[in-house]
Amino acid sequence: MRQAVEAQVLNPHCELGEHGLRQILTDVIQEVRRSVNQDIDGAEVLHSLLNASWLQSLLKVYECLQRSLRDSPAPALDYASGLSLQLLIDIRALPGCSEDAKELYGLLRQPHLQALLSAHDTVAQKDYEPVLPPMPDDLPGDEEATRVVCLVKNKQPLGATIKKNEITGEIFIARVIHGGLADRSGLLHAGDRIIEVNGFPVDGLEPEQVIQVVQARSQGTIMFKVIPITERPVHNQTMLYVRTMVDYSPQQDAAIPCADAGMSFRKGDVLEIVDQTDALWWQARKLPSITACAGLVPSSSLLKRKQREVWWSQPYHPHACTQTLSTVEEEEDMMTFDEKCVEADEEAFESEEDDFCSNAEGIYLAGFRRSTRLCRRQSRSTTRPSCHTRCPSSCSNTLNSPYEDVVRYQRHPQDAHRLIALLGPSGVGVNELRRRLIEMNPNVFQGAVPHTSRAPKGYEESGREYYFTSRATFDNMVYNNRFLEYGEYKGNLYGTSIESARHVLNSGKICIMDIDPNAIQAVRTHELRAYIVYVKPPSQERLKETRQDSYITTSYYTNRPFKEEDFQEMEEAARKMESHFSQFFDHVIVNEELQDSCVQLLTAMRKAQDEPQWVPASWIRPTTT
Ligand SMILES: Nc1ncnc2c1ncn2[C@@H]1O[C@H](COP(=O)(O)OP(=O)(O)OP(=O)(O)O)[C@@H](O)[C@H]1O
Repeated sequence: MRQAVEAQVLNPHCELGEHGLRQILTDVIQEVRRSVNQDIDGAEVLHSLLNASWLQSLLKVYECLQRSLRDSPAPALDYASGLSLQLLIDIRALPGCSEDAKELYGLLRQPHLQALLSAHDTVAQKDYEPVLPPMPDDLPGDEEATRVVCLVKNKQPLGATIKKNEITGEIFIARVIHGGLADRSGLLHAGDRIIEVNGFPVDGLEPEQVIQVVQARSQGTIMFKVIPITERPVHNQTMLYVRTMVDYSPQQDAAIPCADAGMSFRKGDVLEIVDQTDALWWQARKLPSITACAGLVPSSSLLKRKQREVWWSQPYHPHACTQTLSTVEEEEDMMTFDEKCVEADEEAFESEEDDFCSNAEGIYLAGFRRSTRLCRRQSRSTTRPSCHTRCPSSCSNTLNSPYEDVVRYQRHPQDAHRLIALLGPSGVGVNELRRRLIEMNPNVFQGAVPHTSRAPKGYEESGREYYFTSRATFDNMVYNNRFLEYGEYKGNLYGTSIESARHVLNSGKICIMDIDPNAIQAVRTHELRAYIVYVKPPSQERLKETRQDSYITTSYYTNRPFKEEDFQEMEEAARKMESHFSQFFDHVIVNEELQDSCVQLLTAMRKAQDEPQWVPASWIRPTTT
C-alpha cells in the first residue's frame, strides 16, 4: 500500500501542473530565500511574507483541502455532460418550445458550460488519478523491506551519486544533491541500496552500467526498487556562507566524485554551503542563486590540502594553486545516476604643484602626499620593500583559508561609517577620483592625515597636512602596530595610522583612503570595516583616448604626459593586482570617463554605507585571538 502511495505521489499526472501548488511552493521558497539573503529587518520580512499574494493562495489551497477532507464531498452524479447532451436532444425535439426552454438550450450549448460539466465529470469519476506502471510481481512479502520509487525525469539530472560495494557487489546511493530531483522527491537517501532500475537488477553491475540503464530513459518515469537505509543520520546543519578566496573548476579536478555534479567558482564569489556532512565534499549554491540545485565543492580542509600540494609542487607560483587542483584520493567507486557522471624629493614637488592642495573654502585634502605615493611605487619597483603594511591577528587566517566565513551586514545609521579604501595600478586615477569626491562633498568625505618623521615647513600645521613626529615616536608606533601602512622615502618615514582613520570616522564623516593592495588586510577589520573599491584601467585604446591631456606623476621632479609604455605598465600591474587580490574587491570601477567614474564611486559609497553587504563574519563576531 505504502509503495503504491509513494509511486502515486511521484507520478506526473498527479501534479497540479506548472502553475499549480508546486509552482506556488517554489515561489515561496525563492521569496523566503531572497528575504533571508537580504537580511532585512525581521519584522519587515514577516510583514511582507504575511501580505504576499502567494501565501494567500497557498492558504486558500490549504483551506480547500481541509474542507474537502472534512466534508468528503461526493458528486450527485458523475455524468453531467451526458445528461446535458440528452437534455439538448429532448429540447430540440419539442414541437413548440417556451422561451425558458430556448434559453436553457442556448446556455447548455455554451462551450464554457460544456467544458465545466466535462471537468466536473472528470473529477467525479476520479479520472485524473495517475496511471501507474504495473507493480512488479515478485515483490517480497515484507513490505517494509523494499520501496518502489518512481521519479519523473524531465531531461534534468536526477541529482544523486552512487557507489558499489566491491565485496558484495551491491549498489548504494552515495549522496543526494540538495535541490535535485532525487532530493525533491524526498524518497531517495544516501545509504539506500538499489536493487533494480526500471526492472533491471543492478547487483553486481558496475556503476557505469547502472548509469547506462538510467540513461536509457532521459525522460518519463524511472522506477527504482531500493532497500531504504535503516537509520538515517540526523544532521543539524547550520547555515554557512563563505566568500571564496580561490578559483575552482570541477572539470579540472580529477578527484571530484562527479565532475558534472561539481560547481565551479571564481575568487570573491559568495557561496551558501547547504551540506557539510561529508568531510571532503560540501554542497553549495552560488549567490545570488538562480538554481535550486546545489553543486559539489571541496570542503575547506580539502581545498587547503589541495593548495598545500600545489605549493609544494610549484613553490615559485604561489597563486597557481587555484588553477590546477588535482590529487586527492576519493571514493573511487562513486558514480552518479546522472548523464555522464561518476560520483621624489617632495620639496620640489610641493613647490611645483599643489599636490597638497586646499580649495577656496580652505578644504585640506590630506593624504595625497606625493612622497607617500612615491614611496609606495618605489617599494613595488625594488625587491627590498620600503613600504610596509600592518597585518592584524586575523590576517594570516584569512590568507590561509580558501573560504572566508561571511555574514550579511547592514550598517546601523547610528554606527560609524565604513572606511572606503581605493586601490588600483599606479596612474589609473585613484587620487584624482578621491580628490574630486572630497572636493565635491567636503562635509561628507575626508582623507586620513598621514604621519611623517620629517620636519614641518613654515606653512604646515601638525594634524592638517601631516602629523609631525620624531623618528623615535614613529618607530614606536610601527613597533606597536599602529600603522595601516608606512614606508620610507628620501630618508623620511611616512605612514597612515589607524588612529588617523578612526579620527575621521568618529567625526561622523566617511574616511576615504587610497591604499596599497598589501594594506587590504590591515583595513579589513572589525573596527574599520573597509569597503574596497578597485579602480581598473579601461582598454589601451580607451586609455590613449581619455588620457590625452593627463599627466602621470613620475619619480622625477616633473609630471609628464602619459606614454604608450605607461599604459602597458598600468595594464600589466592591473592584471597582477586582480589575479592576487580580486577576492577582496567589493566594487570595481573601470575608469574611462572621469565624470562617469565619479558618479559610480558616489553610488558605490552610498551602497557601502546604506545597503546590506557580505562582510567577514569576524567583523560581527570578533574573535579573541
Ligand atoms: N578618467 C580619466 N580620464 C582622464 N584623465 C584621468 C582620468 N583619471 C585620472 N586621470 C588623470 O591621470 C593622471 C594620474 O591620475 P592619479 O594621479 O589619480 O593616478 P593614481 O592612480 O593616483 O596613481 P599614482 O598614485 O601613482 O599617482 C592625473 O593627471 C589624472 O588627472
